[in-house]
Amino acid sequence: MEIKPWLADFSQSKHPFIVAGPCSAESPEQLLTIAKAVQALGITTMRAGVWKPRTRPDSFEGNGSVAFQWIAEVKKATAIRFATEVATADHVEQALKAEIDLLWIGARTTVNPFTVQEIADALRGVKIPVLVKNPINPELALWLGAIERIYKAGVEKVGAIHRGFSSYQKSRYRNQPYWQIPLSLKSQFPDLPLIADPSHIAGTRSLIQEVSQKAMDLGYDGLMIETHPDPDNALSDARQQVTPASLGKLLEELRVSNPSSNNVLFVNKLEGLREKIDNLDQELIDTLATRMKLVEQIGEYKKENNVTVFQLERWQEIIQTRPEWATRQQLAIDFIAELFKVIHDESIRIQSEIVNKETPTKS
Ligand SMILES: O=C(O)C(=O)C[C@]1(C(=O)O)C=C[C@@H](O)C=C1
Repeated sequence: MEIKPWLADFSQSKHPFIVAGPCSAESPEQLLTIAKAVQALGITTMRAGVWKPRTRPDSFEGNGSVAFQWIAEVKKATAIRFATEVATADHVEQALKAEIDLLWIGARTTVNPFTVQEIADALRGVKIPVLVKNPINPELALWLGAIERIYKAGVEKVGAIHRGFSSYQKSRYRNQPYWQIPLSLKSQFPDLPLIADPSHIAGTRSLIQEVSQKAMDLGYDGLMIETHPDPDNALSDARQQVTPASLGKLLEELRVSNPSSNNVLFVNKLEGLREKIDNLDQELIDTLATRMKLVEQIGEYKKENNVTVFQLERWQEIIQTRPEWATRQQLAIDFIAELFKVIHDESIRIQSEIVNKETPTKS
């Protein structure tokens, strides 16, 4: 995929690109109120769900295509642009007929390559942007595959939305961010616009500012934030929608930085510090290599003495002491614990290879 940068032309606003609006289009009045409020904040694109994929059958599933008439009226009155989710080829057809300005494919759709392909076929050659939300399961390849399907259908303005991933683990987020996944996507396709959806990651209003700031610190191109005039009484996603006033405050407080700087002093200082890091990283690698040589030696002894590779007591001692040592250096305990888990996994891999290697028989 050779992505051409398109977002700056589309967004009509300065960085970051903000898409705000209700989870669902509930009524013409609701849409008009929000359109005017977000426009007053300088926002040019509004989101509104027409069809809502819900977990349970009796939940509000969106107002369906009647909402396109309301959207048309609001577009006429305010000239704001609209973004909505499509989950079938029929949705695409209706949304295009309604002259929606930006489409996105939802997380529950991205997981299914058959559906994504049907949507891609319906989108063939469209000139409007199409953004693909990450699949609900943390799988970069699936996300990339869906983006590729849309791109191969001749949609040049493609982008990605990071809305977090489902997890069985209890967490403070509704959907785990797993930031390393969107960052891998960004490293592979630096020109692919990457938008965060803090509302779905957070799942609760109080976390939206923090998630939005993190996205900005990581160099995301924009934010999609669910906004409703009366969030508590919203028909869907009540807990995670914010009022236009809160959105205004959030945007005001957001610290937006640049990907780089031309300031000579900054560049020189950064270069000097990076050189030091290069040297330290080399030392780290040398140290790791020395450690793994010892691990190999122990592996050989274990093989000779028919002892298991995994040594529970020793491992328990390591996983307890290393984080303790780390606190003396003000290093985060979790970070050091994770690091030693990775190192230990590698020791096990190396030693398993050694003990399972066939010993050449003497002739
Ligand atoms: O102490 C050992 O027995 C080792 O083989 C070393 C080591 C390690 O990497 O530190 C590797 C595997 C064991 O489970 C415990 C520790």
